[in-house]
Amino acid sequence: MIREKLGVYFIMGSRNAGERDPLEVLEEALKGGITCFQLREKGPGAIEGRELRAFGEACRDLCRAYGVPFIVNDDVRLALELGADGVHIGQDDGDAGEVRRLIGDRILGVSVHNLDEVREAAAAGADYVGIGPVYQTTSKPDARPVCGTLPLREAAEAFPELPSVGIGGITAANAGPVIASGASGVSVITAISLADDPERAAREIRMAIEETIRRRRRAVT
Ligand SMILES: Cc1ncc(COP(=O)(O)OP(=O)(O)O)c(N)n1
Ligand SMILES: Cc1nc(C(=O)O)sc1CCOP(=O)(O)O
Ligand SMILES: [Mg+2]
Repeated sequence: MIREKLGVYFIMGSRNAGERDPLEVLEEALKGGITCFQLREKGPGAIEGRELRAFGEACRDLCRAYGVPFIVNDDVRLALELGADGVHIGQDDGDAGEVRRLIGDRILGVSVHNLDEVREAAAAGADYVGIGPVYQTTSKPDARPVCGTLPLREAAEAFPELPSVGIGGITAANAGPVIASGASGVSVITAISLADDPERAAREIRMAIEETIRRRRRAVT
């Protein structure tokens, strides 16, 4: 079930790790307990072609070694070439139904911003939706205005079968309310990729969401 794999959903490209080797950062994040990984190669200095494929293969192999799903952002062809476990697309990245046909039963994630888009994503066969930016982010210059946690709550109430993740500015300190709103996980770039200790950062985010889940269970019983 993809829902269980969304808890700590780390996203990174070759340029998101500052001065550090991004593959070392990814391996530390895997040791810290990330549950899903997305290769998102964007922004100044983004690599492409053979270099990107080689980087993608190395990310894929690390994810495989730790039993963590490897998702590719935006690029269906690259995802298929790399034998990725799935693809994540946004509203401007093509038709979700067409991507579903191209990728078969691989994981399909779709970015959404309102209930109409959630409904469309579900109808197109999305396995999960990404909703954000929940908090202020510096990682996506073209991000929409901050939406807070309300859209996550609305999506979880209206479409309980469709898992969601919150994204944008999420850290160990503010992950709790995202999960409390009904999201199955948190998607994170900076709080892990630029952490002094990515392994510890991933572990702390995981602990924060597990604590929220425990509290929710206690409140229900
Ligand atoms: C899990 C997750 N959620 C949302 C996004 C954002 O996708 P998109 O709006 O297509 O923006 P880019 O990431 O392509 O810049 C995501 N990548 N992952
Ligand atoms: C890739 C992405 N998508 C967003 C959205 O709102 O759809 S926000 C975002 C960037 C998330 O990075 P950070 O954890 O560093 O804030
Ligand atoms: Mg996109």
